[in-house]
Amino acid sequence: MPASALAFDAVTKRFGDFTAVDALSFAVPEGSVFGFLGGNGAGKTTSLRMALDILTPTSGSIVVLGQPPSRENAAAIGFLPEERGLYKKMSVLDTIVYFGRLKRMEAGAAKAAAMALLERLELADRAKSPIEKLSKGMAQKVQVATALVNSPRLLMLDEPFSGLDPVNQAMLEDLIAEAAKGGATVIFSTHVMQHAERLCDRLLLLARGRKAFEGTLDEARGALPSRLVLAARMDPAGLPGVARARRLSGEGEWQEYEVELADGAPPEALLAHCTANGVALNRFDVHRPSLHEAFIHFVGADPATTRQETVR
Ligand SMILES: Nc1ncnc2c1ncn2[C@@H]1O[C@H](COP(=O)(O)OP(=O)(O)OP(=O)(O)O)[C@@H](O)[C@H]1O
Repeated sequence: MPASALAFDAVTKRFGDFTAVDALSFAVPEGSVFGFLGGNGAGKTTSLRMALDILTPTSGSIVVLGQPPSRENAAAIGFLPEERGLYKKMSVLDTIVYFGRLKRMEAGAAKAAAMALLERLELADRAKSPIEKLSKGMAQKVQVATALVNSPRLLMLDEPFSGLDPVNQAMLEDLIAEAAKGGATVIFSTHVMQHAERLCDRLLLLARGRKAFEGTLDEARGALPSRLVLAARMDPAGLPGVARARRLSGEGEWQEYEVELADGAPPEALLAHCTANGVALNRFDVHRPSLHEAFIHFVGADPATTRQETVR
């Protein structure tokens, strides 16, 4: 097991009577890309703020890069806050260099890193523009650059994709993947499952401050049975591994069935059985559950419903 870049142990955060984060425990392995997923108000931002020592937990403990949250390891951390804010009059380049200097970089190194990032983000021609002359998406990219400038060991990005068009979202996905390849641990929050699906090694699903799931993408999707549609000449209900089969359509020789497999029965085993035993098929489509479907399974489509009510 690699060391954890971030670990929560039974962390609770209350604001008055309201519990925003409730006995939350999870660990982010060093060098991984970790998705922090949850609907609005799930507690993502509150959790990240506690990890950064902006908020103090009501109870429980947090370890960040081997120590309790404090400003001392700020130089090793890059942070993109949810509410974006940069000095409007400062130039793009000066802004990024300023953040690099805050992270104790030498002026020359900060400038070189800032220019390289601006090239990478296709903003080099805006280096001298004041922030106020940028579009919202461009300003967001500059803010991403402020989080990356010091090549942090730990990158925490709160909703990094919001406000970016699809091209820039893809660019940011590439940047995150590159940072991870270079050895950084990346934690990002989102409620868009597709980003997590493409990027994450592990993920945490939060629902109203509580952990609904922690694990790999495959584990999340594996919690739901695969949906299988096949066309056969015979009812597949009696075949090994088939829990239920429902006829969908078909006339004449070939009938289409939706097949529910028994828990843990892989679709490949059914296909191999049919091939070996001369069961003719002219369609065999496996639909693996998406992370979105897994999210609904764990969290419930309606945030007001409880987990018990929605888990099948
Ligand atoms: N300073 C505060 N005082 C009172 N309640 C707060 C405070 N900060 C957050 N909350 C509440 O805690 C809950 C969790 O908020 P948080 O911002 O962590 O959610 P989130 O998962 O980041 O949501 P979103 O996706 O909408 O940004 C919300 O109900 C919010 O209203």
